[in-house]
Amino acid sequence: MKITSARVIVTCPGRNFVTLKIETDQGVHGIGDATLNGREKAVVAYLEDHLIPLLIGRDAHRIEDIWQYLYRGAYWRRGPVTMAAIGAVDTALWDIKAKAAGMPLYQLLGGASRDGVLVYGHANGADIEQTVDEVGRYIDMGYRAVRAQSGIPGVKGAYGVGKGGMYYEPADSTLPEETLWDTSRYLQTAPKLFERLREVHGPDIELLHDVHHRLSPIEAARLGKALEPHHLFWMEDCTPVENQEAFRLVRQHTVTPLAVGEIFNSIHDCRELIQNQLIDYIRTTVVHAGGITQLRQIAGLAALYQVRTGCHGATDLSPACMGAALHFDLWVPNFGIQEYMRHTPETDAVFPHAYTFKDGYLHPGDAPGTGVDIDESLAAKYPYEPKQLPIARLTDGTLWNW
Ligand SMILES: O=C(O)C(=O)C[C@H](O)[C@H](O)CO
Ligand SMILES: [Mg+2]
Repeated sequence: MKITSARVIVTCPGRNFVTLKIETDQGVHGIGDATLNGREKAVVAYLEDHLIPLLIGRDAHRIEDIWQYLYRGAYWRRGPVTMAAIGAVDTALWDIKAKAAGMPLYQLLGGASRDGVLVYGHANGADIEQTVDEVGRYIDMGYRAVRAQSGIPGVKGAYGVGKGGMYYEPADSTLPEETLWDTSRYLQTAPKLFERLREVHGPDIELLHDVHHRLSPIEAARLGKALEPHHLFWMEDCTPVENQEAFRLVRQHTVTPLAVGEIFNSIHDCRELIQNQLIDYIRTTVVHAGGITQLRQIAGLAALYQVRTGCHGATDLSPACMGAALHFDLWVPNFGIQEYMRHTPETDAVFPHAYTFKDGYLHPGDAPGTGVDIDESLAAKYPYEPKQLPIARLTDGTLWNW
């Protein structure tokens, strides 16, 4: 089955998405997500100028060979732009292979290991009581796991606090929005939030929290200890992870489970964390980690060390990524949880999909392939809009980690 064409579709139904569509001489096509929030055009150029010319005429069935060809063939390895582009090609090819086989992708991967994919939603509030109410709203919608983020007194634009209900979107202006960060106030607020959440919602709901790379290792250790009585499912990105060794210090001090990896793009980014059992959940996902092909390897490595998966699933990852991730999740033996931040109705209309939510679980559906497609004429109605992620500064003006 020969690849006859490949093109990049950029659309902005409220936020930007980059999608690669590959077509074959047998009339089967596949799509893959290539969205890199705030840096979308770099991936578009990488695909259009450097990868697509290499794909035309190749056998679409040779997924592994094409992956190696694009990865090794570039000489310059890894990096978010390269790996998002390779991830899009890989996802589209798995979509094609599964459609050609007449099977949902999870069947090709090895079949379902569970009945549904446990997901967590995002509850955000301007203060603790609003967040407590929001968590209640998610419980009422059927969620069994909820990530909770609350505003912090005196901290403008604290991470995770949306500007409007269900569809939180941090990338929203042509220049980065400037937010504030105050570690001391955050460390006073976060434990109180979870104490109150347990008081109101009891012990059964799974609670998660994202520190979003803001703390030093010793501060992260302090927070992990303070959260222990509230039994979090995980504490995410508690300290920047360029230095994987930093997690040893956190680990030595706390039994709060640790999750890392949404900004990783290579198995080598997570190798030390996994092999030294410094984390409990690995958050790499399809689009940013080179597609299903590399994600399978990461999960295989993680399984050896009882590290489980917890794929990133914010709204900047398109339904094409979510669909593929759900097939992976349904199959992967060492599954932990899947993040599920809902897309807007406009985005859902551009990407018709087979996946469905029920009682706290998503299911990828049984349509052949990933079960996600793109409505190109609708997509064309939403042209690209330049948007940037925010930045954060400390109270004295020092640039910090957003
Ligand atoms: O969903 C999460 O856990 C995030 O941290 C969301 C990120 O801020 C978002 O994907 C950045 O583009
Ligand atoms: Mg995160």
